[in-house]
Amino acid sequence: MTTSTVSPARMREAVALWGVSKTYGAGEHAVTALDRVTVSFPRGTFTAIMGPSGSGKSTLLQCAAGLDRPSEGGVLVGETDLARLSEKALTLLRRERIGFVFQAFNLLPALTAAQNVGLPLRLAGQRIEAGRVEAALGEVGLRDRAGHRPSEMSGGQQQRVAIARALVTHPEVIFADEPTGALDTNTSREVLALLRKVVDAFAQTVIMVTHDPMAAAYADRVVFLADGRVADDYLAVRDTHAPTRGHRAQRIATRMAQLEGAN
Ligand SMILES: Nc1ncnc2c1ncn2[C@@H]1O[C@H](COP(=O)(O)OP(=O)(O)OP(=O)(O)O)[C@@H](O)[C@H]1O
Repeated sequence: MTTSTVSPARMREAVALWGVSKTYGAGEHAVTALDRVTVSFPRGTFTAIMGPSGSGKSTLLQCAAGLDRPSEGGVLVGETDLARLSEKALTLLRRERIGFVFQAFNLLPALTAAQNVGLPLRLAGQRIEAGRVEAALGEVGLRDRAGHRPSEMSGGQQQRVAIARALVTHPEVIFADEPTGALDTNTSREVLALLRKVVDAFAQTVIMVTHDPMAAAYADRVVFLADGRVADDYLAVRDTHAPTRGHRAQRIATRMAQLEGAN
């Protein structure tokens, strides 16, 4: 048996940031986008990241997902310290252990739904088992659209394909950046319910940046940023005074208004 130096608490966390600062530029033009942020995301939970414009949400997501490197502090994905990885190793980690869902879907237009979903496996040099792609499409309710191209699908269906693509590698964490930003209200709800399902039914970890309190109300927890710092950490799932999603959305909207007012 090998001994591990990683504490049990660490093993329960999909992603952990400690003392993360990120400064863009230098001298008098320096902008502190993140200022000593310490936050962790337990496995199997759904977290929303909110905050006024410019509060550091995208920067946090980029540092946590290994798309950018912090100026100070550290990031763990599972037990892997990202600072120790070369650019190549970081690319592999993103490809194999992280799923991404973006506002603009980012599907390749010339490929069918099944080919788009199979892409991460192909990029990782893995043999594409038909069953695996089919299963991922089944999980998002699109098994019958496998042969359709993005232009032949609605926005909501395209985002579900993107979620299937994020799921296909069984990643340790899925980062979603404004996943409903391009969708109407009803379609947004379908996509959010699906993200909720991937957490509840498949024990995935989802970290989602959003501006929308209703979207954030689908999460277990909302981390609020302001001026590059964690301003609040709202455990929606434990809020007995806000029993419904609508109540939680109201509370989240109120907190957001306070933070925006303070800006
Ligand atoms: N590449 C960059 N170069 C210089 N400054 C940057 C860069 N990226 C972000 N910033 C600055 O860092 C701060 C945080 O930006 P970030 O995009 O993380 O905020 P955000 O909360 O995601 O904002 P929004 O809600 O408007 O997308 C802002 O002041 C922004 O102008």
